[in-house]
Amino acid sequence: MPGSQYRVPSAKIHHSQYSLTDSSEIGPEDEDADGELRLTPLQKLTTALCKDEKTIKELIIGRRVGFYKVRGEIGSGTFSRVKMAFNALTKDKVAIKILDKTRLDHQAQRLLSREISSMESLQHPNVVRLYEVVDTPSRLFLVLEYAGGGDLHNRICSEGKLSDNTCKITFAQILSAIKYMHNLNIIHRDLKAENVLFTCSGCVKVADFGFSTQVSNRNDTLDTFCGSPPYAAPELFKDEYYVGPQVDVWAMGVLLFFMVTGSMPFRAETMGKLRRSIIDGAYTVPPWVPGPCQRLIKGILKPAPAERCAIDQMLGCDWLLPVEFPWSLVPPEPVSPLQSLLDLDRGDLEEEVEEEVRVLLEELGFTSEHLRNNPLKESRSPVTGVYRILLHRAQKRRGYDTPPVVRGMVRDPKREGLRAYRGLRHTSKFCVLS
Ligand SMILES: Nc1ncnc2c1ncn2[C@@H]1O[C@H](COP(=O)(O)OP(=O)(O)OP(=O)(O)O)[C@@H](O)[C@H]1O
Repeated sequence: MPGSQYRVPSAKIHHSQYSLTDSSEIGPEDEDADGELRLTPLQKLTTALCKDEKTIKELIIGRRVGFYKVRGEIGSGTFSRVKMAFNALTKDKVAIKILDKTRLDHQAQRLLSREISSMESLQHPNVVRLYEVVDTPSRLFLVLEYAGGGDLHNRICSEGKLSDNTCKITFAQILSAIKYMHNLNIIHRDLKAENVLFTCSGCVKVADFGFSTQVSNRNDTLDTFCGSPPYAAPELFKDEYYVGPQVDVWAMGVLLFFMVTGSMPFRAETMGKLRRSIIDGAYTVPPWVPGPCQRLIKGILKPAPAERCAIDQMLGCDWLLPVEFPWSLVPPEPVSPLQSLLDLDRGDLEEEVEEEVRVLLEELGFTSEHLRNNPLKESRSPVTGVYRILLHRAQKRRGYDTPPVVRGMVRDPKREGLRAYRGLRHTSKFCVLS
């Protein structure tokens, strides 16, 4: 049986920190020729975390967080710092968003718990995955999928507007992510180029669910201003209530304009003027923008929310016709970990993925008892972290994160930097309307 060499001996003191205890007894087969215990990678790690001085010191100074070895800083936000890290068992690269709990007021805590619960329910190739949450008395660590290709804002600022084909491919992936979220009644509320990340292989990852919310019905009204003013829909400035999906749709129109032209549709020196131009819908699409794309922008940036294009209309528009969507456009149902481990009826591909993950978990030293004791839907568990990382790795190997292609695509070699926007990142706001 694969992984049988990693049978877990009783190692309660080693594992207690992460509830990875096991009731099996140490047998002679757990010892090697010179009488030393043969430890699984999991046992070695948990032992080091409890007993090894160097490892404990790394934990204290923040060079390690749970099962992760922390490396350099990637960036920082209003309440957070983001660092690159590796899972010590799987060696996969992740991004860790670090939040100082002492700096979070009541509202920030509420937003954070929404960010976690939104991300927990999303499993889509174009949405940054949440692998694990590590909670300590002073800090909260969100272990996220690493998107090493930078963000859309920086890309446009340094390389200029995107070519028509790159726009199509990028926008199609954002649309796919938003359609999926809206189907689950999750509204992002802070879509902007800064929150569209890329992996090193060019796959789009929508990030930052700090302002997201889940509604019980798609037409439910909301009353909190969320997001960045240049991306905010007119109703956010003038009405007391708004309908969530239409606000995300508007922000996508602003994003599309920015990608295609390299400039923002609504710009002004003061907030008052910006508000006025958004309410009036005062923008001009440059005449050189291809007709089908112009029509799409105009269909989205309609001041009256009810007149705006719906996501399905956007997906079916002329401009996106040559895009060959990957199967990820309609991704399979999120894999339910418990289902997967309890051998319930699954499709062939998913069964294959799950079997691969199960074998890898076993090789690392996770027993079926560990898995039974750790509900894998619970993000605050290192077992979940390892499980989700391995699951994602297996899905990626099967092309799950492959970006779409445009039929007959020709690369655009001419790119121009946009100094005007460099360093002018859009900050997001949160306040009750009226
Ligand atoms: N999963 C990730 N992979 C790679 N880089 C990331 C990831 N998540 C965030 N980053 C980068 O880390 C930086 C900080 O991100 P974070 O989400 O903490 O704040 P922000 O969204 O930029 O700011 P704010 O929270 O103020 O809106 C950003 O530059 C972002 O591109």
